Amino acid sequence: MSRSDFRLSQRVVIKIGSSLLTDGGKGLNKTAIAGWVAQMATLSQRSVDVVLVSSGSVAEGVSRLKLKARPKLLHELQAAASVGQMGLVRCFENEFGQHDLLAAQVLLTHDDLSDRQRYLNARSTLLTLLDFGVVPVINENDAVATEEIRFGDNDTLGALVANLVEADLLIILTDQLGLFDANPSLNPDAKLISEISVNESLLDEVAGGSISGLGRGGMYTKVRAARLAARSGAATVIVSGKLEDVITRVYQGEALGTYMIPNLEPLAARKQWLAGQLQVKGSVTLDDGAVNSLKSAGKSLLAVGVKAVQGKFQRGDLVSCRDLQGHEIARGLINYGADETAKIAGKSSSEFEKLLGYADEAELIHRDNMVLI
Ligand SMILES: Nc1ncnc2c1ncn2[C@@H]1O[C@H](COP(=O)(O)OP(=O)(O)O)[C@@H](O)[C@H]1O
Ligand SMILES: N[C@@H](CCC(=O)OP(=O)(O)O)C(=O)O
Repeated sequence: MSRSDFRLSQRVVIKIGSSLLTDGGKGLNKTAIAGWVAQMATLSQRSVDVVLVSSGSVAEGVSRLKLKARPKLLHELQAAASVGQMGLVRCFENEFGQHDLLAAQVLLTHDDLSDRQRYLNARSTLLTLLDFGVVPVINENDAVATEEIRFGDNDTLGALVANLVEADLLIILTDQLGLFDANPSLNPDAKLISEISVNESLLDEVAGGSISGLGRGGMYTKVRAARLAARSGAATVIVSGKLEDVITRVYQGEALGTYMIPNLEPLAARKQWLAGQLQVKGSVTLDDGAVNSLKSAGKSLLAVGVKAVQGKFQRGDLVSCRDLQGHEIARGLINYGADETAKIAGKSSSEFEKLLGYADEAELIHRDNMVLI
């Protein structure tokens, strides 16, 4: 897909980061928000489905509560987010209303999307809202999310939503012009990357964290989000939300920001869901033969190829598969718990009954429940 194809997109997810929304933490930037909403309304009037993923609840809560800095304690963060979220929804409802559009608040946790049934529920709710011509405004459910069930950042949430609704385009609005070859906040000579494949390994070196204290993920999570979005074929553009008419200009194909080309093989829906899971409960280390049969032959993982087991996981948990150098090569839903896996590691399935007293599946991770990284 080239940038000129963006204007054919039927469904667009727009993610707006905290520091942009709150003008570097000063409180909601209503003028800027009015501008982005007007552009989203223009797309909606052209029958493009628009989904908004908005951060800013914590930043706005911090500003409303007049706290000196982003709290460190989880319950204070959650309380701040609850206060700030009120400001966000009020502002978006009002702004979309100016264009005769209804907005709907959808708050999600990772737990919601890691349960396949709730994932499908979230999907049908979002698709129904779009059918009604409503703009879903999504954020993490910060008031109830605890550290390990947080998305961790709204870039990932944006990508998972792009997967969920099968968006064509994910536009990530941020406080920089795009992705630079080094963090421009620290390096004045850094150069903007206009286009890059999500496969490009250079990305892992250039994308750093956030130093603003308002946003959380920096470019690292934006790159990860672009890779996740690419799993369902979505193109991602990381671009400054401060540019005039940025959303409509990106949609028209203008060369703004960084276009992350989605040249990954799109995955089947169930595998997209798997790829989006962040809660990896443990890992298994594979010998070279097993690595090869997963990567080259697309086979299931058999216990015979497992050299070591790490972590405490149960049957059905998501487990990462690593090569002998420790690189993650795949992840998938494992058929045996950690203790059982340790007992059958290196053994053939014909020995499971003798070793465990029972035998379930012959595969440790079936290929249908596995996604290569
Ligand atoms: N290679 C890079 N190019 C651009 N920005 C980078 C890069 N590496 C790290 N960053 C940092 O990422 C920040 C944007 O991420 P973040 O603060 O999380 O924003 P947002 O609130 O929009 O999600 C930039 O302000 C910058 O400091
Ligand atoms: N749910 C949190 C998300 C924080 C977050 O990811 O921020 P950002 O990196 O600015 O997108 C909030 O609304 O404050």
